[in-house]
Amino acid sequence: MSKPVSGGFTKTPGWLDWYTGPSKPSFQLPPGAVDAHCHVFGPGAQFPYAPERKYTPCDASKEQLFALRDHLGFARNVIVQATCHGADNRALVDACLASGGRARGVATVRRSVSDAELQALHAAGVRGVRFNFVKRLVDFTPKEELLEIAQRIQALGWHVVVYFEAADLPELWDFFSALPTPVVVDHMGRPDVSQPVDGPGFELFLKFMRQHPHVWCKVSCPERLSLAGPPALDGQAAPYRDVRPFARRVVEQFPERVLWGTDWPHPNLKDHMPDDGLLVDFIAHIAPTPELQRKLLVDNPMRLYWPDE
Ligand SMILES: O=C(O)c1cc(C(=O)O)oc(=O)c1
Repeated sequence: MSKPVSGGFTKTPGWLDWYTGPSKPSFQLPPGAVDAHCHVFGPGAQFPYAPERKYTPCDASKEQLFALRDHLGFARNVIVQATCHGADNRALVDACLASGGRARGVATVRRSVSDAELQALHAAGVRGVRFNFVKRLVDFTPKEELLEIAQRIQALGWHVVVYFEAADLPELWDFFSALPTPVVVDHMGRPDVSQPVDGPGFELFLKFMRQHPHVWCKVSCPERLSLAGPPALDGQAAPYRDVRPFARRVVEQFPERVLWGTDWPHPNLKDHMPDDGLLVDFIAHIAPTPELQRKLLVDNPMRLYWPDE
C-alpha cells in the first residue's frame, strides 16, 4: 500500500516508498553499531517540505527511523539533512532531541545562519553541515559562501559532508583540499561501477583520499550505484555484486576513515526499494573481518560523532 505524505503535499510522480517489513539481517552487527547515513522526511504536516525542494517524498518519521534502528540492531543513527527540507533543520533537530542522545545530525545551513542558531543546532546534537553539489537535488551555492560556513562551523568542532558526482571531482578537488575541517564524502563520490575498480575514474577518487588525510568516505548506497543488481530483495544473498569491489577497496585502504549507513528512506530510487535487512548483509562483503567491521560501524563513527564517549 502506498505510504502517505501529510500536510497537503503531493508525492513526486513515480516516487518509491520505503520498504515495509524489512527482514532481520543475517549479518550480526557489532555492539554499538552506528547507522551513519539516514534521513527523516517530515511528516509534512508537522515539518513542511521546503519550497525550493526538487522532490516531494512520502513521510518517514523519527519513530519509523528509530523502529528500523532497533529492528536491524543498530545502537545509534547519524541523521543527515535531506534536500527536500532545504536549510530548515526542524525535523532533523526534533529527531535528534527525541533520540535520547542516540542520534547525531548533519544539517544544512545558509550563510545567514546566526551564531545562536549554530549553538542551538550543536546543543541538539548536530556535528556537521552538508554541502551538496548534485545538480538534480539542489541549486548552486557559491564556493565562497560554503567556505565561509566551513570556517564558522570549524570553531564548533564540526565537519563537512559533501555529496557530488564522480565526474565533478576534478573541478571540486581544490575546494575540498582547502576546507579546514574533516570532509566526509557521501556514497563513495558516486563511482561509475561499470568501469574497472582499478581504472582511472575510481583511481582518481582513491588518490584524492590518499592525498588528503582529512577526507573520510561513506561506503554506502550500493542500491543507488549498482547497475547490475541483483537488488536486496526476496532473500537475495549476493546483492549489488558490482559495487562490492569498490566499497571493499576503500574499506581495506582506509579502514580508519570509512563509515556506513542505510540511507533509509532511500530518496529518489527509481527501480526498486531495498529490504534494509538484506542491505545490512551487504556489509560482510565489503568489510570481511571483525576488525574492519568494528572500525567501520563503531570506532570511526564514534570518533567523529560521539568523541567524548
Ligand atoms: O541520490 C539522492 O537522490 C540522494 C538524495 C538525498 C537528499 O535529498 O538529501 O540524499 C542522499 O543521500 C541521496
